[in-house]
Amino acid sequence: MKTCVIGASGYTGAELVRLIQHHPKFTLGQTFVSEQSADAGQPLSVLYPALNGIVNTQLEALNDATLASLAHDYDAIFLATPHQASHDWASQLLAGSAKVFDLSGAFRLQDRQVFERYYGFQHTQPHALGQAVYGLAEWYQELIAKAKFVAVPGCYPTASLLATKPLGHADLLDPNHFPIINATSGVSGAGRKATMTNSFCEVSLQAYGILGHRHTPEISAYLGSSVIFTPHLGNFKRGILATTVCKLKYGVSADQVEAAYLNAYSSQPMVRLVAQSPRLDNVVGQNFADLHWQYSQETGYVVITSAIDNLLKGAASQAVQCANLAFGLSTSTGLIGSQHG
Ligand SMILES: NC(=O)C1=CN([C@@H]2O[C@H](COP(=O)(O)OP(=O)(O)OC[C@H]3O[C@@H](n4cnc5c(N)ncnc54)[C@H](OP(=O)(O)O)[C@@H]3O)[C@@H](O)[C@H]2O)C=CC1
Ligand SMILES: CC(=O)N[C@@H](CCC(=O)OP(=O)(O)O)C(=O)O
Repeated sequence: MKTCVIGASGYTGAELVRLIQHHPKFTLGQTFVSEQSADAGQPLSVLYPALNGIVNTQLEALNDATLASLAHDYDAIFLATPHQASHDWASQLLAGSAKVFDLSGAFRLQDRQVFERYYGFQHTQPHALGQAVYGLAEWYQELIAKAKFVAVPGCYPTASLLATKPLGHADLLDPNHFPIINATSGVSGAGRKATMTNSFCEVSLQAYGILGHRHTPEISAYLGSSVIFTPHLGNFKRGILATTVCKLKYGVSADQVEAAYLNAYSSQPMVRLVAQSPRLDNVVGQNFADLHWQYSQETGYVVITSAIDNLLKGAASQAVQCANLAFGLSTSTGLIGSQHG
């Protein structure tokens, strides 16, 4: 399958390029940045020297004429671009035979009013939105397999939904208690653009987006339950650790909790159910999600810890899982064994 990456100079785009380069069935075509990008014409390996000798693609400025042709020139198009760019371009990219995988948040929420409240701009692409399938790869495989357009989940929602959906699916959650999700992300979650908040001397462990982060409606929509989600910025580069507390229905047994997670993930190669609460070092640079839970039948509370690399399972490798599924391949094709660096 011939693929291209738009937004290839970004943190998630560069990871996508690396994964595609190693993929047995996907071939990398062009890599794009915005029309006015200062990086247009640069080899990607100049921005990411670790890719020297691995990837020899040159970044191209994307203009409207090129954009119109991509939908016909490629089998798969990955959008690793800001929400507004993805929002503006998806319809044109969907006009041909190509399948489109969008890593932004532009098409994850079906409620356009909620979208506008959290993303700060009007959603004017209802047709594309209607075609979008949510790319939580372990949960929506049948829909993804038939999809032409996949909205790849955000990093925090990936860690949060992988942790909670087994309990929701098994109807074990006490409806009178919102799941409480506290997650800490490395600074790469904010993207490659330098700002004061992600400047080395400014970053310190801190909660943010309290009671108002745009991932709250995304998590709630796909869990089917309201949640209290609080992100934290951690002073490290990569990785997300989410610690979730859920109150279960009265009388739920430990065996029922165990069965919920085994039923959900025992046949899912990219999710590892681990015996100890996961450390970020175990997943950074890896395409896996590590999950651990501990249940107190006495109190009815379960604590789930989930760990991912925000740029991989939280973005690029989940996008590749979705592309695998959409092209009839096994979800883990090209993803096990290809580590970062
Ligand atoms: N970082 C993370 O952990 C995750 C990020 N995401 C999402 O993935 C997307 C990319 O994120 P990330 O890689 O961190 O972002 P970066 O800021 O690191 O990269 C953004 C990329 O898009 C390009 N770009 C910016 N504006 C435009 C435009 N108008 N047209 C075309 N290209 C443009 C940038 O290059 P240039 O500006 O030079 O054109 C760059 O290549 C975002 O939507 C983000 O929300 C999803 C999951 C995880
Ligand atoms: C540390 C940090 O800033 N993280 C980003 C989440 C990045 C991400 O993955 O979310 P989207 O895919 O929805 O952009 C944030 O809190 O907005």
